[in-house]
Amino acid sequence: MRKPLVAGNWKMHTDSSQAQDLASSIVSRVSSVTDVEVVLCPPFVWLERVAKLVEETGILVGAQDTFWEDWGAYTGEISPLQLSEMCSYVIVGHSERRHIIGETDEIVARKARAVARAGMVPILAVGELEQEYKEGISKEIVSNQLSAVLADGWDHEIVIAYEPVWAIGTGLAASAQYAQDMAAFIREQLSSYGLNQERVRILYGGSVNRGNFKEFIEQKDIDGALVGGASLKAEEFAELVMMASPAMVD
Ligand SMILES: O=C[C@H](O)COP(=O)(O)O
Repeated sequence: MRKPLVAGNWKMHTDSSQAQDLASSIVSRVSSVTDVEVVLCPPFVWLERVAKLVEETGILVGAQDTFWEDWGAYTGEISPLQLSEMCSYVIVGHSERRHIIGETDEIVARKARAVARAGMVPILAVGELEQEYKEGISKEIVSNQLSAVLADGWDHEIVIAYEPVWAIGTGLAASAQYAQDMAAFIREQLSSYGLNQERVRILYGGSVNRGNFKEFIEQKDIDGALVGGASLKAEEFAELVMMASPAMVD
């Protein structure tokens, strides 16, 4: 059985004391939940602080991005090897990086490989824009995004976060049925690249909150969530973790 995973992407939110308070409050609420993997992804500058706070709690830390080279003259960039001292996961290919910063599929693929090489697990974010959704080409878009990373062969752990861009931060989540259809499609694609698709966790992301998460986590191919806005509220984030816990649902 795949262990559910709930990851909080804090994006470019929190000052130092907010980050400290948020992480402490999450620790006190969820560290007793052992059947869900909980990953906090704060901004780079608070990674070390948050990593210390969650030490020995079972909660893990992830970065929101990385550079693809290990070392060198790359002003302003952060190496996957530096991150690996405190992170277990790194998000790559988030739509805000693809569409605001202009990251291409090739860049995302390099980053995913660099994360795996450094011994961490990439959370590969994929998903279509609103226009692409309206044109009915979501599967084609997601298939291309997956192919860029997986087509040359992949033999590391990976987590896929399916995030329709039109659902991110809009309060308009996809329907659970649509997210399930896309997750099932992603699983088929994984299998076509020779991955043991039964073992890869697929998360849904896009306006997840305490009111809609239950429906998503009940879907056969959805193993958790990549949460933005709701991950900044300790109480709500903790509720999402509880909802993902098989022990608490039974
Ligand atoms: O990484 C998280 C996603 O972009 C979802 O963000 P959101 O929950 O604020 O819609």
